[in-house]
Amino acid sequence: MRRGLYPGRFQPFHLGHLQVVKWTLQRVDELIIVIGSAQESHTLSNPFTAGERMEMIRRALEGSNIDLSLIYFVPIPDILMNSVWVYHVKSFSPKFDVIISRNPLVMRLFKEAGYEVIEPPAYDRKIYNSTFIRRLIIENNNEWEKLVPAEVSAYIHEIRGDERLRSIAGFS
Ligand SMILES: Nc1ncnc2c1ncn2[C@@H]1O[C@H](COP(=O)(O)OP(=O)(O)OP(=O)(O)O)[C@@H](O)[C@H]1O
Ligand SMILES: NC(=O)c1ccc[n+]([C@@H]2O[C@H](COP(=O)(O)O)[C@@H](O)[C@H]2O)c1
Repeated sequence: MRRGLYPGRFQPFHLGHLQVVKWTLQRVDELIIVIGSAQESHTLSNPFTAGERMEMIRRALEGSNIDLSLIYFVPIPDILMNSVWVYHVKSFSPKFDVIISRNPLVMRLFKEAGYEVIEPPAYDRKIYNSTFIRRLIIENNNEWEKLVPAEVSAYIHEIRGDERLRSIAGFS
């Protein structure tokens, strides 16, 4: 049984992330999705709480008919010492065998700790990138809704996350 660990901030979870999850599930038996920077919320870079991110991802996976019994969600707050971050992650998470990431720091820290790291393909990073999506939301440009799973846009509207982001940005 091979278990993967996929860390991200998922602010918000978009179609690129969903493609990574599907790609990964062809290579592992179970997947741990780490909701990183779990202490963060209500800021321009991190508008959603860890709980909100968990819920939007769960709904998106359900909407894609992904078997949720194969998925673990583990929220993990950041720490000030990168050198011990892998041990910090291990202390919050079920055991894992392989890391899925394209983040250079994450890849380096796990490789130095002796873990296998696999890099998924990049799915149109120009548009499937959360910074771009947050910018569209702030600009009140509805095009952002096409870049996330339908369940994620519905959830963000439900919690008025788009209004939250615009008000944090000083636009309402
Ligand atoms: N379109 C994509 N294709 C493949 N991997 C992606 C894509 N977008 C993000 N990832 C990877 O998913 C992981 C989590 O990404 P993250 O939550 O930081 O998304 P992001 O879109 O890069 O967000 P932000 O712009 O807020 O930094 C990272 O390893 C990142 O490289
Ligand atoms: N020292 C630390 O706490 C540390 C180090 C490396 C990555 N991380 C976190 O891991 C996650 C990586 O996700 P991204 O690839 O989305 O940046 C982020 O939440 C990031 O803050 C934390």
